[in-house]
Amino acid sequence: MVKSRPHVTLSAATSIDGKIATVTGDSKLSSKQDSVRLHKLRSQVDAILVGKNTVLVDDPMLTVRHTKGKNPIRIILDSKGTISKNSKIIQTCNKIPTIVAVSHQISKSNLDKLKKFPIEIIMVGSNSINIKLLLKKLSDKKIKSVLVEGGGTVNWEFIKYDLFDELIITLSPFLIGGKNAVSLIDGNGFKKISNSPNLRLKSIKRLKNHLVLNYAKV
Ligand SMILES: NC(=O)C1=CN([C@@H]2O[C@H](COP(=O)(O)OP(=O)(O)OC[C@H]3O[C@@H](n4cnc5c(N)ncnc54)[C@H](O)[C@@H]3O)[C@@H](O)[C@H]2O)C=CC1
Ligand SMILES: Nc1nc(O)c(N)c(N[C@@H]2O[C@H](COP(=O)(O)O)[C@@H](O)[C@H]2O)n1
Repeated sequence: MVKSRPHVTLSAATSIDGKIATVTGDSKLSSKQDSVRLHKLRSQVDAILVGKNTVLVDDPMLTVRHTKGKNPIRIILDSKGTISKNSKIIQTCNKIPTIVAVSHQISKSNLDKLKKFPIEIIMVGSNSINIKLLLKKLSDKKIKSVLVEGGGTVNWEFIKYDLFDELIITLSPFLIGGKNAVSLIDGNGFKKISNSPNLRLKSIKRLKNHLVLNYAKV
């Protein structure tokens, strides 16, 4: 029987005050050592998933470069299909398998533009992307593990709908502040602590001044 969803790990580097980027979008929080750790983790999963804003702000590659290993499939949540053709993701989609998840909100012209690239388009959800349904479709494609690398809006969606199994946080030795800086989890947040998922601290790894915290959902 096909499992209804892949194993989902949320991963981020945060400042001590829980921010994943400054108000200007600077998110360079990892050390070289932590990047090697992250890339090892990337090489062990089937897919890596980020939101549209992360692509817009960071222009990431989402590949394995600081260690040897296979690149995971890249998945971008982009309801309206507005990802730039100049982004590194689109520029390299002929070499690295890439899925763009869109919703029925997408205009015909954006869909036609996306169809010109060698990517897979998955349409799920009427307004926003229906993550539960997306995970089911990924499972049907034999994708067994997904590493969610943010940003804060996407992280909240996975937590709100209880669609994750593990959380790996690199606590970086920085203080960012600013109420408009991006937090590990944005969105509306829970109203009560009792609504929060229960987490068990599985391990702590010290990488000089960075701490890698690995939590499992109880
Ligand atoms: N330090 C770290 O580990 C990381 C930091 N970042 C930072 O996070 C920031 C971006 O975070 P956010 O602005 O919160 O944007 P995001 O990257 O979470 O993207 C959110 C966007 O994704 C699209 N989307 C489509 N369907 C969605 C769904 N069902 N749920 C959620 N989003 C959906 C929407 O357009 C939404 O506005 C950047 O500044 C980036 O640098 C991003 C990844 C890792
Ligand atoms: N999920 C996560 N965990 C960490 O520990 C991180 N340092 C990051 N950084 C994010 O990775 C993206 C860059 O990827 P490439 O180096 O271009 O492949 C970028 O979105 C950073 O915010 N993420």
